[in-house]
Amino acid sequence: MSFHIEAKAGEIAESVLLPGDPLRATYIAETFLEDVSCYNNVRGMLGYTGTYKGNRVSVQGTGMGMPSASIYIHELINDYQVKNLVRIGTCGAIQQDVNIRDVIIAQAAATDSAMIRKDFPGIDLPQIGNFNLIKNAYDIATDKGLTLHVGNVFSSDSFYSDDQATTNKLGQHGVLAVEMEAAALYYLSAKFGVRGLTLLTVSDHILTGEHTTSQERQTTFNDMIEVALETVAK
Ligand SMILES: O=P(O)(O)O[C@H]1O[C@H](CO)[C@@H](O)[C@H]1O
Ligand SMILES: O=c1cc[nH]c(=O)[nH]1
Repeated sequence: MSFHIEAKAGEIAESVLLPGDPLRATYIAETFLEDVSCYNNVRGMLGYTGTYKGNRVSVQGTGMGMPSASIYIHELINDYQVKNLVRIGTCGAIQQDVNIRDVIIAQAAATDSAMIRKDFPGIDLPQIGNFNLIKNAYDIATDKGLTLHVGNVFSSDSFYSDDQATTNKLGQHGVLAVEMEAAALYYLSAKFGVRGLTLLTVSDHILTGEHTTSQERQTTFNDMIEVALETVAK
C-alpha cells in the first residue's frame, strides 16, 4: 500500500498503461483485459490488473496535469517496482497536417512546468521517451496502418491558456500537440531509471477548432490502446 494506491505488494504488473481519465482505465479493463481485478479506488483513481493476450498488464488513472500524474508515477515506480509506464492520452494538435484522430508518439516533451526546472536550475534537461518503447510502438502502429506522427509535444501546466502566441511559436518549432503529463512521465522515468512512453490521440485541433465526438474518440482510442498493450507485451 502506498499513500495514494491501496494495492498490495505484487498486485500491480511490471508494465502499466496510464490514462488521465480513470474511467478510461475501466473501459480498457472491461474491453481489452482478461482475469481483471481492481486494485485501487482511492480518490476514485481507478487501477486494474489483468492479462492481454496472456501478458500481465495494469492500467492506472493519473488525473489531469503533472502534479497529479507525478504522484501516481512516483508511487508505481518506487512502491510497486513498475518498469514500463505508457501514458495513453488525448491532445490538441498545433500543426495543420496533424489531424483529429491521428495518433502521436511523443518522442520528447517540452514543458512550462516548474517541477523539472526546480531540480535543474539553468539547465533545460530534454524530456525524452524510451527508445525501445518508441520503436516497438512505431513498428506496431505502422503495421496497423495508423496515421502516425512522431515528434515533440508540449506538456502544459494549463488547459486554458491565453497565450496563443506561445502555442503558435511552439508549432513553428515543430511541436505537434499540447497535452499535460508527458514531460513529468519522462522526467520521473529518467530520474528513477525506468522506461516511459507517451502515446496520444488527437481529440481536438487548436488551430481549426475541430473536435471529435465521444463515439469517434472511443474508436480511435482503441487503436492507441491496442498499440500500447502490444508495445509492452513485445
Ligand atoms: O485524456 P488525458 O489522458 O486526460 O489527457 C489530456 O486531457 C486532459 C485535459 O482535458 C489532460 O490530462 C490532458 O493531458
Ligand atoms: O491538454 C489538452 C488535451 C486535449 N486538448 C488540448 O487542447 N489540451
